[in-house]
Amino acid sequence: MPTFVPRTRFPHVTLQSWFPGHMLVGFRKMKALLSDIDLIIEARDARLPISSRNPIFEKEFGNKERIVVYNKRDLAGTFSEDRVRMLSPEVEVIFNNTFDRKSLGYFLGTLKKRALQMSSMKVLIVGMPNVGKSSIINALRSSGLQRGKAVATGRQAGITRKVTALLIPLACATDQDNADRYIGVFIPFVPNPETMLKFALTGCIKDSLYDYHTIADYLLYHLNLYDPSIYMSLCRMNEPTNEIETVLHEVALRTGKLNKGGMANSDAAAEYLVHRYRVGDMGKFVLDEIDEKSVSERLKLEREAKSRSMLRKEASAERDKKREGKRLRKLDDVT
Ligand SMILES: Nc1nc2c(ncn2[C@@H]2O[C@H](COP(=O)(O)OP(=O)(O)OP(=O)(O)O)[C@@H](O)[C@H]2O)c(=O)[nH]1
Repeated sequence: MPTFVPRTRFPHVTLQSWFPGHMLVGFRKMKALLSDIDLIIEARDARLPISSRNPIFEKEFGNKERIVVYNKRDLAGTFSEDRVRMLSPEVEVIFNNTFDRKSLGYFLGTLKKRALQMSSMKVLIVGMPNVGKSSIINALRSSGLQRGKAVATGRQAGITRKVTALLIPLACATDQDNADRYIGVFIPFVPNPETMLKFALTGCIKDSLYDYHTIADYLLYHLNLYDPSIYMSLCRMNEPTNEIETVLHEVALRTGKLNKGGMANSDAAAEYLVHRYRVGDMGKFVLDEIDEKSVSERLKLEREAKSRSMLRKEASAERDKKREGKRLRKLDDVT
């Protein structure tokens, strides 16, 4: 019997773009708020330690006091936290599971320590869609203030739409409890189509952008590299496979996802697999490569994106200057 060889590259998919206007508006609003902010909590996804970074964010907000929180740590399995910390040596990095008391206690403790070092503590919590911003705020409120939910949360990406002011318990040693905190979403950085698939699999973009077959196939690609036994035992298969249709057929039969005539419903099976992955039932592992080569390639892309954004800014400043010159010349002509 031939030995199974997992795919080492996922076939090319068309890059779908999804950056609703509210994110751009939110980004501008965050920039406008910046002078008023003492600390930024940047939420990233622990399953995407590299893909949830955003060079444009670093460029615009990077010189503010900041804590990076890799949320959903419970879904990311075993990986070197030190290696991930080394990616952002200039900031404090913590790993968090919002539903774990101990993890949350550590997070709250870190914030309180920061609060003690500051004269005021206006906080902006930012991150890409569905990373857990609202859950973090609600959890911090309930563990620190015994207050109820302040922000709606949900499994679908895109619930946080506005930059909103909120109350969370940070500065317990001062009278800052009534100060405003803010929450905002920022646009994810997508240097290639595979990054978008990672966002689709983890639920950071709207599900309708890719069909569930493609997302489930991308999951299969990772499972074959990580541990095929996860789906093999669910499907009662003896051999791993690179064929998503085979897996979906078996999943549909085993879970009763059948069409009227008793035929396997592979669409429903694909959706089922993706949702089970998102809650940690199809293996817990990091989707990004964090080896030296992948990291240095990614850092190169980030530098290029930063300089492109810088060039765009310079071009726009140049245009503004020309327009202003033209306006002044016109005024001179009139007077
Ligand atoms: N397993 C796990 N799930 C989490 C964690 N934090 C949040 N979630 C779940 O992730 C989903 C998204 O959480 P939200 O708090 O709504 O995320 P958000 O960043 O505010 O999302 P948007 O409104 O889309 O910007 C919800 O189903 C949460 O229950 C975590 O640490 N671990």
